[in-house]
Amino acid sequence: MKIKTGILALALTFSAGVSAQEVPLKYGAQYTGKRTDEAMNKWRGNRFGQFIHWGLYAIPGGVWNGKTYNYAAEFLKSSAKIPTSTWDSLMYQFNPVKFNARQWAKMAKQMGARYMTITTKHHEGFCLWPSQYTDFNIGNTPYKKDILKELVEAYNAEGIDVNFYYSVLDWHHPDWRYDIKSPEDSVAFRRFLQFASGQLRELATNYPTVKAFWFDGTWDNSIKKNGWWTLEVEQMLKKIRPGAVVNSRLRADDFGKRHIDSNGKLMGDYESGYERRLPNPVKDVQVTRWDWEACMTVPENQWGYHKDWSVSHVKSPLELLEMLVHTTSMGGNFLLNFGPAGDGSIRAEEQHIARTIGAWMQQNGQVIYDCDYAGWEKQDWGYFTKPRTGNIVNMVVFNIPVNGLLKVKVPAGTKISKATLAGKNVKVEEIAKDQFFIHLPQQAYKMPPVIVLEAVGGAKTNAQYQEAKT
Ligand SMILES: C[C@@H]1O/C(=N\OC(=O)Nc2ccccc2)[C@@H](O)[C@H](O)[C@@H]1O
Repeated sequence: MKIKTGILALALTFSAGVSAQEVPLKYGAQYTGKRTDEAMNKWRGNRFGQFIHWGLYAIPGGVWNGKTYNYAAEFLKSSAKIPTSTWDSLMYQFNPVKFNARQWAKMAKQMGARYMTITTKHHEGFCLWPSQYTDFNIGNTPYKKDILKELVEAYNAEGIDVNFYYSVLDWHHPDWRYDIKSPEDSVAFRRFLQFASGQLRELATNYPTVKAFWFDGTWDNSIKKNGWWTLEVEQMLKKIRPGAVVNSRLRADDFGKRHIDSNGKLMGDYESGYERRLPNPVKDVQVTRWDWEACMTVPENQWGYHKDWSVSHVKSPLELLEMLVHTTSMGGNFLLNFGPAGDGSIRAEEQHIARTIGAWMQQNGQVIYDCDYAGWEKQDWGYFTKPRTGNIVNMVVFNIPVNGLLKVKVPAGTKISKATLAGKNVKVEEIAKDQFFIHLPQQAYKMPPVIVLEAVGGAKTNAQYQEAKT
C-alpha cells in the first residue's frame, strides 16, 4: 500500500505540472555529492580491483551429472534444478588442497590490483567464514580453516585493501522470501533480516581491516519492501567500521526505488550498476559526477569457476586493459573478476591476464591510480586520464592512427607546453584553435603507449584562429 501511495503521490506531483517537489524520504539518500574523506579518497584512488567469486559452485564448475550448463556457473543449482539438500552437501567436498592465499595475493599484486572484493557469501548461502549464524560455513568442511581470514591477511600483507561481497539473497536459509505476500512471510522475513544483520555485524567486527561492502542479491520485492533495513545496515556497518564504503546495490528507499532514490539521488557511496558493461565515453559523461564501479567477467557471463570456457568469448588481456583505462577515464573503478577452481587453483587464462596487465601497470600505473576524468573531449585514438594534482593530462593510445597523428581537442585557451612518451619529448603541433596533433613515434606497439601532456590552461589563444562565420 505504502509503495503504491508513494508512487501515486509522485505521479500526481509531476502530472499537476507543479515543479517536482522533493518527496520526503526516511530511507533515501543520506547525502549528495562525492564523499571526500580519506577512506573514500583511498577507495577512489585504488581504481583497479580484483573480484573473486569462490564458493561451492566452483566444485561442479557448471557441469552436473555429466551435462554442461552454459549459464553462469554460480547459478548451476537453479540451471540444473538441483534440490537444496543435494547442493548443500557439496560442503562436505570442499577441500581446496591447492589453495594458497599468499600466492593469490602475490598474483593480484603483480597484476596491479589495489583492492580485492571477495564473495564472503554468494546466493547459495555458503559462508567462507565460520559464521555463528549458520552451520553452512567453511568450519564444517574438510578444509575447516577460516578462508576469509587467510585471504584478508594475505592481501593486506601485500598492501591490497580487502572488501566484502555479501549476497542478501540466500537460497539456503529457510526464512528467505522473494516477496512478502502473507503475515507468515513478514514474520519469516523479519527473522531473515535479523540473521543477515547478524552476519554483517560479525563480518564488520571480526575482520577489522575490511574497507568496503559490496551488496548483491537485493533486487527482489522482499528487499524493496524493507528499504528501512538497507539503511539500517549501511548505518550499522559505518558505525562499526568508520569510513566503510557501501555500494548503491544495497539500498532501497521508502518506495522500493533502488540505487537512485525517489528524488533522483544516489544512495550508498558509489553507483554499482555497471555489471559486464561500461558507460559510453560520450553519451554517459554524467557518470563522472559521482563515484561508480564497473565489475567485469573474463568470459561473457561467468563469475564462478566454469570448466568449459569455450562456449563464449573470453576477453583478452588487452580488451580488459582497455576497459580499465576506459573506466578510469570516466572517473570509475574497475573490478575484474577471477573465479578460482574448487581445488583452489587459478586457471591459466586468468594467470596470463594478471601477468600481461601487470606488466603494463608496472610501467604505467601512474595513469590509473589516483587518476580521474580529465574533462577533455573523447578522441578516437583512446582515453585521457588526469592525476588529482598538477597540470598533467595522460593519453593512453589503443587505436594507432595510420598517419601517427593523435588529434587532441583541448578546453578553450588551453596550451600544451610539452608531450613525452616514455620520458622522451614528442612533437606537439598546433593545428587550429584549441586543437593539436601529437606526433606518435612510428613503431609497432604491442601494448598501448602512454603520452604525458603538460597542459597550461587559459593561455592567450593564437589570434589567427577565428571561428568560421557560417
Ligand atoms: C556480480 C554478479 O552479481 C549478480 N547479479 O547482479 C545483478 O545485478 N543481477 C541482476 C541484474 C538485473 C536484474 C536482476 C538481477 C550475481 O547474480 C552474479 O552471480 C554475480 O555475483
